[in-house]
Amino acid sequence: MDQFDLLVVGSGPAGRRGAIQAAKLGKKVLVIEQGKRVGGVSVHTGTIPSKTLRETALNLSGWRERGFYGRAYRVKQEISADDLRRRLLITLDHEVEVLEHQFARNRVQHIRGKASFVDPQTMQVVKDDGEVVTVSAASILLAVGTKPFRPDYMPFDSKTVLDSDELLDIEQLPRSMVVIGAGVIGIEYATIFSALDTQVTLIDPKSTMLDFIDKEIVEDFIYQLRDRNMKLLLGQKAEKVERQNGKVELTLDNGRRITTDMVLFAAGRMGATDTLNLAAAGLEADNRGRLSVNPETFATKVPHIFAAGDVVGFPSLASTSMEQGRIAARVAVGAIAKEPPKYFPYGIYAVPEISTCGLSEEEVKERHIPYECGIARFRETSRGHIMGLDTGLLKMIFSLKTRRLLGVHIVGEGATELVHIGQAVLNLKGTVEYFVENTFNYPTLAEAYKIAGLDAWNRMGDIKSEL
Ligand SMILES: Cc1cc2nc3c(=O)[nH]c(=O)nc-3n(C[C@H](O)[C@H](O)[C@H](O)COP(=O)(O)OP(=O)(O)OC[C@H]3O[C@@H](n4cnc5c(N)ncnc54)[C@H](O)[C@@H]3O)c2cc1C
Ligand SMILES: NC(=O)c1ccc[n+]([C@@H]2O[C@H](COP(=O)([O-])OP(=O)(O)OC[C@H]3O[C@@H](n4cnc5c(N)ncnc54)[C@H](O)[C@@H]3O)[C@@H](O)[C@H]2O)c1
Repeated sequence: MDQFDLLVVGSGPAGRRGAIQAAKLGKKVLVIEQGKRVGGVSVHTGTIPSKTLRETALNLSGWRERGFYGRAYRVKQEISADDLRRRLLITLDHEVEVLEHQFARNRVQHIRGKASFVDPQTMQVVKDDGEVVTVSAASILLAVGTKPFRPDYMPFDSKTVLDSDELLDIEQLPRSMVVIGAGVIGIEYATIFSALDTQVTLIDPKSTMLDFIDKEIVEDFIYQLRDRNMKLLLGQKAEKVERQNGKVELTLDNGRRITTDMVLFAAGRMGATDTLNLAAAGLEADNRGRLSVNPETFATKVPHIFAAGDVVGFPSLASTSMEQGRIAARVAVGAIAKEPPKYFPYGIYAVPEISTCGLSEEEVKERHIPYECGIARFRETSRGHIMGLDTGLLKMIFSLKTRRLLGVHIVGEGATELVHIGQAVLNLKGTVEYFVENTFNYPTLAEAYKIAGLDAWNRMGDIKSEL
């Protein structure tokens, strides 16, 4: 039986960062991955495919140019599912190649197969051909991620009723689509398909959506979706979903009936822990398959077993999973690990993008912090004129007492990149003066920071009179 310093189950963002970190510290590391290729959900069915699909959809549809040339403008008149897939395959190949090279040059070993516990220190790996290999290690990192929630009442057939993993293999673009679940996955895909001219209806039993995002930003976003004719049925539930002659018929709880070409069911994900035989390691998962860990060290209740990434729950992002995996691996091999800064960005790659970092206006109010907001619209910036943008909003919230930036919230083109300026100022404890006193490249969308900073500063008064 082979003995390792660290066994890592799963090669997604948490697993791969953890494995490379431990290898960099001179440890003998084995990654066990059941998928055909390394990379996890992030590379094969989640982050990278959905973002590549978005990019292809925006490029081929000419979406970014419609501000100038009108809503009827198209770069390619007939966009097929193959057009979308072609770029996806190239991108995924490149991602896997980079990852395999990283493993090779850091001497991280990897084996393909399904891992499960034999005892707290030992795992067995069942390979595709049925061969069983047993491995053990001083520490184990579970980075097994999640899989789509697929309730029995949904008539999945991977063609007309699908989950988000299956959506990448569709043979043709639907003319109409119902997305069930207005979470991040549902919203991203609903808006991408809407940009491709699919008639999209988004349904969620909750009457609000994106509750963790600043309300003003969500309202602006919803306005833009409705403006382009997307149907949002919030506070409504699909009670019956039936396949009928190649179409899908939905009956909602209010009696309304909808017939559509395709249904995407995106109502959350479950931790992929059901086949790990957790009991043999003295562990158990919650009802969503998730593991609980110490939030600072990512150790489970069994001290040498760690868990990181989506399997530990919120925030379930590739970006945060990587950091969790790195911290867990450092603690696992006895190295010092520092907690990450408090505020991390959240990026929603919908059309339009949303990105946010820090406190929302609602959270600031809840904490009774006296505050002022500064707002800039992209159409006020010269770069916005050049790009033909008539939408896009950047909002910053400042403390009236300390003048520090408390939160930055953006909806519009480039939001997921722009947010990092605000994130840096926030985590370095910067004040409104940063935006007022610093020079920004011109013409850029980043100039919106200057405009929003001045907007707040004009109402906050000069620093000398305040302090
Ligand atoms: C459609 C979609 C879009 C997303 N977009 C974004 C985004 O834009 N930005 C962002 O930050 N995040 C995004 N996410 C979330 C992101 O993909 C996840 O946060 C991230 O993949 C989690 O990484 P992880 O390492 O925890 O696990 P995963 O990436 O889920 O990988 C886990 C791996 O473990 C393997 N595994 C599981 N069980 C076993 C076993 N028993 N034996 C061996 N191997 C096993 C699986 O095969 C899988 O490869 C998106 C997710 C989805 C679904
Ligand atoms: N850009 C990004 O960072 C990004 C993109 C996609 C996914 N993700 C991550 O992936 C995770 C999963 O995303 P998600 O959107 O699937 O889940 P979610 O939990 O965020 O949203 C699920 C939605 O489905 C609804 N819902 C729940 N049960 C339902 C049911 N039975 N019928 C109908 N609707 C129901 C909920 O009200 C909710 O609005 C998230 O935690 C997210 O962080 C991140």
